[in-house]
Amino acid sequence: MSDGQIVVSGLTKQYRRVRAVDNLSFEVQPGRVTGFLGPNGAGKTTTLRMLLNLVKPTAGTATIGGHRYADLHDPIRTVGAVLEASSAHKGRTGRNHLRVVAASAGLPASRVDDVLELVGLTPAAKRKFKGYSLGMRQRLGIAAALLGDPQVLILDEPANGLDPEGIRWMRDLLKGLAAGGRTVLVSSHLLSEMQILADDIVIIAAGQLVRQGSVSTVMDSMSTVARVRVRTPDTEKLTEALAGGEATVEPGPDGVIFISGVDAPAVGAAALGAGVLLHELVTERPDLEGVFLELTQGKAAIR
Ligand SMILES: Nc1ncnc2c1ncn2[C@@H]1O[C@H](COP(=O)(O)OP(=O)(O)OP(=O)(O)O)[C@@H](O)[C@H]1O
Repeated sequence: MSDGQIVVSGLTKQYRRVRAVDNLSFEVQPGRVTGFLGPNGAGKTTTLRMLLNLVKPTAGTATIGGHRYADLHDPIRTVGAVLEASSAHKGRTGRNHLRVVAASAGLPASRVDDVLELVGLTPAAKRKFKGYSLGMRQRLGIAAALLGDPQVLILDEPANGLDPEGIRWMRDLLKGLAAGGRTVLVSSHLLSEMQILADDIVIIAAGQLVRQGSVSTVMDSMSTVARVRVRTPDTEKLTEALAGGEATVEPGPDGVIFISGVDAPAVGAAALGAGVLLHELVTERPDLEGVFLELTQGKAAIR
């Protein structure tokens, strides 16, 4: 098994009234950014906390490289986590904060300047934490998580409170870390952002798995909601050619027609068979936001 693979298996957390996580299983691969998505209260934070041994599961297991977090030989060098906007002693500079963290974790002080550079905080290293913006605090949190040069990075809602520039920076950093072979697991409810950032996605709702796979696989699994956009000078003939099958044809603006129930190759074949000229034949997929809403519909409102 790869060192950086995360395996969640039958994971369950029952609080007194709420089943926060319900028999959840999924895998996260190294070398990829995995988006962990769900509406508010879906159980994302609870899952990440169980993965990091901060919350005890009611049932099931969560392992990193085949080991539970509690059994890792060198957790600091294996997993870095940013669970909430970093807090630090207000009067301490960013650099001193990281020095303290490094020393208490038995890591060399030389790593401090490396990670400051990596997160772009070198110019602010000597400024006091109390003067840091939320974006700078996020960067400092990530810097602390990277001190041990871990194989696995886990971030809970890292884009929260970041401006567009900060979000772009975060995206580039995380993609770069994954490209270097690390496992990057990022929770979010910012679906549009995950569509750009993530290679794989795990979608949960009401503590249960809804979908997992590459972004494109999950989109493809929603082919029922994809539609084919067609432009042809002979709408009637094409509609006739498609009649009697699964296809539903609806008129769109400017002479376009939308066909659902069949895919683009089927429409193309029907057109060819009927001798219909096509000017446009495009598969239109809903964006991740639409897929997400459809997949989690109803479940978001459960709690
Ligand atoms: N310590 C706790 N005691 C009781 N219930 C809890 C506890 N922690 C979380 N919960 C409940 O478990 C459910 C899942 O919460 P969790 O924070 O894991 O969701 P989330 O997906 O991270 O949501 P958000 O995006 O809002 O943080 C919620 O209903 C929450 O109220």
